[in-house]
Amino acid sequence: MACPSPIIVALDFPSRDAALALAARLDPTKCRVKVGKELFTRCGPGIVETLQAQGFDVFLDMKFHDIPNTTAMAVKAAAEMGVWMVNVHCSGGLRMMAACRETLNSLSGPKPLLIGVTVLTSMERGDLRGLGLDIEPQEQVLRLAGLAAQAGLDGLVCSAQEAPALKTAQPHLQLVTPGIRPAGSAQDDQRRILTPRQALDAGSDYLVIGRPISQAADPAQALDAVLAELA
Ligand SMILES: O=C(O)c1cc(=O)[nH]c(=O)n1[C@@H]1O[C@H](COP(=O)(O)O)[C@@H](O)[C@H]1O
Repeated sequence: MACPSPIIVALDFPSRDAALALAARLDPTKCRVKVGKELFTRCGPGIVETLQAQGFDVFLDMKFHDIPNTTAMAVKAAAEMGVWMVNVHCSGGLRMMAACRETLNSLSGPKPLLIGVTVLTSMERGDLRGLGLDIEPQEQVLRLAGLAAQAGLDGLVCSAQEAPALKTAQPHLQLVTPGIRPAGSAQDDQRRILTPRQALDAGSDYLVIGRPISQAADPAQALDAVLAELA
């Protein structure tokens, strides 16, 4: 049965042991897990297999961004690992995203959700200005969302702050939102943040939460507190 929870816990750890110690305290009926660049670079595909064997749906967060063929083949490799969700940077462009979609469509068997990263939740207007884009993050998010929709992606990574505008502009795309901070928790390097309740009310489909759970004294209790806020 599909996990009914909207929570994806980011397993951002430097070792297999640390990641599995947190996973052991989590219940796969209460959350999915995300394997990102740090953990995957240290551990490789074995960590994904282990988490899947423990009953977790795995979001492989590699944010692929390369020429169309290279990105599509990386997405294919992720699909063949049986991950539940995989992401690519929308700024790789329409042809890159379309190549990923076509490659996934050509595979038999279950396919991961293909999600496009718009503007990182750690970025604010000043960061975009440094890239030569003197616009609000939401404007760029909406532009990239249009390309992702055209390429046939299943959803977007964005800030929950942009969810209301995206649900109007691109109602078919599922919204995966990091930058989630329960009231009173540290902002860290995130900039476009909302609380779990605000994010769900704004239209997020999935909430990605790392440090507020993984660094909590009792991660299972921290997850339960988020779920209680959402109930
Ligand atoms: O694709 C992602 O998951 C992602 C995109 C984004 O724009 N912002 C973002 O924070 N993330 C990831 O979401 C997680 C957030 O972690 P915390 O800031 O610790 O809650 C990290 O693993 C990031 O890599």
